[in-house]
Amino acid sequence: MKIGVLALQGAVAEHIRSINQTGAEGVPIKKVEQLSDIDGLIIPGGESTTIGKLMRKYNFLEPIRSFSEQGKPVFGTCAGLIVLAKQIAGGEESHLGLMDIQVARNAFGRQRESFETDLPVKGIEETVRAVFIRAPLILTVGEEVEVLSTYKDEIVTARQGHLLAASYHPELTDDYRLHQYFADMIKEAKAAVQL
Ligand SMILES: NC(=O)CC[C@H](N)C(=O)O
Repeated sequence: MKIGVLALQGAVAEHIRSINQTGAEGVPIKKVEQLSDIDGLIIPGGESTTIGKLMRKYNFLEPIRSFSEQGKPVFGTCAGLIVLAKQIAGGEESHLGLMDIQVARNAFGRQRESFETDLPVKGIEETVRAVFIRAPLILTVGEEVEVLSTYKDEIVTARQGHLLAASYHPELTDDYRLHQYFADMIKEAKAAVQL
């Protein structure tokens, strides 16, 4: 199984390392053509405006939308979650607009710009080590979205079918169980296509 990491800007190498821990192969995605070689895609953390600009410049928006339309899983972490969202609070233009969530950027305030915590995530045994860096929050979710975890009553992990989003950086720790969860989503998606 090959899992791509969109390699325009942000924490790419760390995601590749975590993917490789699951037994899948992590592939940095720099060109649109590479999308046809992978089974799932991670959009990493970084700066969502920069990632969005580069996605437009290199014409990634439509190809990733059609990748997702084929039922192939997409996972956005931190800035990647913002890139996936249908709505960004404050009226900023959305990017991929795939996932039915409304997000707020840099939502944890100055004093809490970055912090780590042990987070319970539905579907994963024991807590997941989560690193938050100028993290976004999910303000509202659509009917088809399942909330997988909250931190202080705010939504920080969510899933909509084959789409997964996390406010934090799961790739900056040795804990690769969220990557394993995503790899399992890909296995399910592949099995469904073969039926
Ligand atoms: N660590 C991150 O990915 C930060 C996200 C960034 N603050 C943004 O709004 O895009």
